[in-house]
Amino acid sequence: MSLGGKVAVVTGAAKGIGKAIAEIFLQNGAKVVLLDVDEPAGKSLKYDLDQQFGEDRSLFMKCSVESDEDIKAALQSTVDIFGSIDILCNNAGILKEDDWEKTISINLGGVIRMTYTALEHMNKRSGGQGGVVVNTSSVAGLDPLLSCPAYSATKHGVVAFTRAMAAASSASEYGIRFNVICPVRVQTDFFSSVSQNFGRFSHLLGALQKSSERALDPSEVAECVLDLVMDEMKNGETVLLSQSGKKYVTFPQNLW
Ligand SMILES: NC(=O)c1ccc[n+]([C@@H]2O[C@H](COP(=O)([O-])OP(=O)(O)OC[C@H]3O[C@@H](n4cnc5c(N)ncnc54)[C@H](O)[C@@H]3O)[C@@H](O)[C@H]2O)c1
Ligand SMILES: CCCCC[C@H](O)CC\C=C/C=C/C=C/[C@@H](O)[C@@H](O)CCCC(=O)O
Repeated sequence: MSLGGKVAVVTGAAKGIGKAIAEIFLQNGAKVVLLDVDEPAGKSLKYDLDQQFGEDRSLFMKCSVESDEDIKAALQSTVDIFGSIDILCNNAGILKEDDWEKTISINLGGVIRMTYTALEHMNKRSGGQGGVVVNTSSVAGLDPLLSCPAYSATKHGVVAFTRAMAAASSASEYGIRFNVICPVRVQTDFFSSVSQNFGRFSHLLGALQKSSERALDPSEVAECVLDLVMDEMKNGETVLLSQSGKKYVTFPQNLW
């Protein structure tokens, strides 16, 4: 899939990995809708992107992935202004073990909420043009991290939801591919805000130290997302992204 003229929606786009995904899509010719709850950071990024790519290439909308109302309004505005939704990156996420219900609501609920509403616009069977969804999970979605069980559960959920949606979409002829990336630690603000949020298992943080030898750059994650968007053969893929590169994860088959 060439990105020229395509429309991408990215959640959690104001900072970190989401920002890097938005930038690489713009560099490759797409129009990008930046969704985030952080309005100052989103507006500031939009200003910077306007200087680099032109005002008509991106939109910023304040949108919480916890809110059906926000999501419906943001996706309808996207279609009204840019004409379609071709690419969706469900990337917004938090880690607050001491508020695990919010962590579930954003990290897993947000992915499901956003996906189901976007399907109404993208699904070929309901007049959409098809497209591709790439979700941001984590290495914690494949190998549960002992310091953050609830976060790990949400990220396992994102992997499962993506794989099930890929199969459901193919079987239903929606024309939408679904893939998921599972990065190890990435150099973003994520860790500056999570350190106080481990709650009852904060004493176990040190056990993760060896995994933190080299944090990935957000651009490395964005390149991996771009590959999954552009390669039309990729559907239902789970990609582990670590310091040694990317690895397509395989799962047991025919269990029942
Ligand atoms: N940084 C890492 O080490 C790492 C590793 C693996 C996976 N991840 C995942 O990558 C994703 C992005 O993380 P990051 O490192 O860029 O973090 P980040 O904190 O830099 O960025 C996350 C963005 O999500 C936004 N956000 C939070 N709640 C939201 C909501 N309800 N609705 C919309 N936007 C919301 C924040 O405002 C922020 O801009 C997350 O899903 C995270 O779990 C991060
Ligand atoms: C801490 C886990 C949060 C999960 C975030 C990602 O989804 C997965 C990242 C993969 C590996 C994590 C390594 C963590 C290392 C820690 O020892 C430490 O460096 C984290 C620092 C947090 C703090 O500032 O206290």
